[in-house]
Parts: sequence; C-alpha cells; structure tokens
Amino acid sequence: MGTGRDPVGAPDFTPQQPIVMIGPMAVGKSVIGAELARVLGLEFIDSDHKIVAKHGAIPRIFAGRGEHHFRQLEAKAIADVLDSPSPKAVVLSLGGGAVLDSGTQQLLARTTVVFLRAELDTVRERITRNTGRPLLSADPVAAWERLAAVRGPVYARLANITLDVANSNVPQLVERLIRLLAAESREENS
Ligand SMILES: Nc1ncnc2c1ncn2[C@@H]1O[C@H](COP(=O)(O)OP(=O)(O)O)[C@@H](O)[C@H]1O
Ligand SMILES: O=C(O)C1=C[C@@H](OP(=O)(O)O)[C@@H](O)[C@H](O)C1
Ligand SMILES: [Mg+2]
Repeated sequence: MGTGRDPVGAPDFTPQQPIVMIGPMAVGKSVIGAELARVLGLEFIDSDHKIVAKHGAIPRIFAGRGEHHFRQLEAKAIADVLDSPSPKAVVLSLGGGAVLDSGTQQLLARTTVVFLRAELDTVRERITRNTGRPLLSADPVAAWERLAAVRGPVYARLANITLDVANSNVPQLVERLIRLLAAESREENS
C-alpha cells in the first residue's frame, strides 16, 4: 500500500494538478479539504486561512474595509497558489463566494474542481450558531439559502466533480471523493 493513503481499499491516486474545493458556506470545504490533503499526503491551503494570517479576522475586514476589499484579498490569495504555468498539486479550499471572481474562474481551468453540494437541512445547525461569517450575521438561514441559490449555477458550471455531503461524516466523504478523483483522472488520461 502507498504511504499516506489510509482509507481501506482506496485506489492509488496521485494528483497531477491542484484539487480545489468549492461550494456554499458550511458544506465542509475547509474540513474535507484538510482531511483529503492529509490522506493524499498533499499540502493543504485554505484561502480564508491565508487571508486571516496576513490581514486578521474576516468579520473585521468586512467591517473595516468592506466586502469588495475582502474579495480583492481573496482573489490575490488564490492567484498566489494557482497563477503559474503548471500549478502544484495541492488541495485548495476556497471561501464560498470566491468563485464569483472572473480571474479566479479562469485559474480554475487548470485544476480539478470539486463542488461540495448540500441542502439547507445539512447545514442548518452549523450556520445558526455564530460562525464568524459576516454574510450570515443577520438572518443566517435566509441569507444562506439566497446565496446558495444565486451561486449554485456557478458552482455547477465550474465543477469537474460534484459530491453530495448529506448524511456522511468527513472520513466517509474523503474516501468517496478519492474514488471519484481517481475515476476522473483515469478518464482524463484515456
Ligand atoms: N460531513 C460533516 N459531518 C459533520 N460535520 C461537518 C461535516 N462537514 C463539515 N462539518 C462541520 O461543519 C462546520 C463547517 O465546516 P467548514 O469546513 O468550515 O465549511 P466551509 O469551509 O465549507 O464553510 C465545521 O464545524 C465542520 O466541522
Ligand atoms: O460565501 C462567502 O461569501 C464567504 C464564505 C466564507 O468561507 P466559507 O465558505 O469557508 O465559510 C468566507 O470566505 C467569508 O465569510 C465569505
Ligand atoms: Mg471554509
């Protein structure tokens, strides 16, 4: 068995390009991306973590400089990882709104894009506590539904792989995702 591939019976899969997690807030992009990277033995990068490390907490950025400024920091954090002739095979988790940037959309063309899809019921409990997401601060359920509906077609259009995250824990989702990634990479190479 190869090192770093611990789900029982998981296919031996070595990604050749970045794997990028997209989808609405609280579907699990950050935790599933981190676990996927750990299992595959890849570097994990989260665009929000990069922004926070350099510029401080997201609610403070929104309050002090506005959403537009946050989007500029976000596009830059993502370009730093992906804007290269042959970007490194890492796992990159984006914030839910990052895919609205046209430059980011173009950079995703050279990556494998994983859309984590969920209905409101799966995330309801996760978004109704205070989670530090400024766009969910007023009426989290209504705001989540509205943003998920508006952004849904963009996620679907950009996705190479769509994974429904309902009713499964993180290790189960990662195991399923590795099978999908391996199948996708076999198709690409055939
Ligand atoms: N499949 C899952 N089962 C249980 N809890 C989950 C699952 N996926 C994510 N979570 C939890 O939901 C919350 C949001 O996950 P997170 O990865 O931050 O989402 P995102 O990055 O998409 O906003 C976290 O507390 C995380 O531990
Ligand atoms: O959907 C959005 O616009 C946002 C999602 C957040 O990331 P997660 O999707 O990881 O929660 C974070 O980038 C910010 O609060 C804005
Ligand atoms: Mg996240």
